[in-house]
Amino acid sequence: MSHTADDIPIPGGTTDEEISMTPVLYDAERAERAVRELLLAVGEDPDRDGLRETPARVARAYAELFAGLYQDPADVLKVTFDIGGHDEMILVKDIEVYSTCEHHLVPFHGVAHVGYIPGEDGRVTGLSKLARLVDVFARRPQVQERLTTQIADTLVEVLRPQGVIVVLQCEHLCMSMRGVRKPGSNTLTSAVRGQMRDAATRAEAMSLILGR
Ligand SMILES: Nc1nc2c(ncn2[C@@H]2O[C@H](COP(=O)(O)OP(=O)(O)OP(=O)(O)O)[C@@H](O)[C@H]2O)c(=O)[nH]1
Ligand SMILES: [Zn+2]
Repeated sequence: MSHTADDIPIPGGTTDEEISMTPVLYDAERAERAVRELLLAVGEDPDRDGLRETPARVARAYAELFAGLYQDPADVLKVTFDIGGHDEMILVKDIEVYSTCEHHLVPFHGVAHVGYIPGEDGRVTGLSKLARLVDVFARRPQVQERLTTQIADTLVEVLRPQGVIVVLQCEHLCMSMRGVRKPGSNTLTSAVRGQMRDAATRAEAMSLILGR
């Protein structure tokens, strides 16, 4: 069975606009061929019963895992509201993150905390859009540092806020299930911009983030 890019749905996408973000560059047939090759390379029989549909399944799975490559992060933040002069921190904590380590193509997962202080115009974005922004960058081959920076820099560019803080805490399966084999270790990364760099503001944000 062969799947074209057109029949691969974008997760969470239901509107015409979201569906139009179907990954035009994604070559599902090429991905299928590559997975079949990989199975042969490890000495498996890709034509045995359990594996026959696997290359097509994996090709579909990769389309989903890397859907962020075909999405414009700025689109996610297009909807803004004027909520009447709220110039204090807005923080969404514990956003679940699943991404793919670009070194080994295995998952890293954990949580993201995203906070910002609205700009002078007092406009804010929808809370869910912060989580959508995390997903756009997480659904790409990634390293955790770049994922953290990209989320922060997009917020700065699009919302023009007074400050931004992004903190990610993830376990990398490339460190757990292979290689150094240290399950349970967590990597923390942060990106802090604008007024959020101010020592007191940063301390307040970190205590909100780390306080359980
Ligand atoms: N900085 C950074 N490193 C990462 C990330 N994900 C994986 N790595 C690391 O990338 C490195 C790749 O190292 P290499 O020596 O080229 O690859 P390797 O022989 O598979 O390394 P080991 O994982 O130590 O077995 C490893 O140290 C990984 O832990 C990430 O998000 N950020
Ligand atoms: Zn890795």
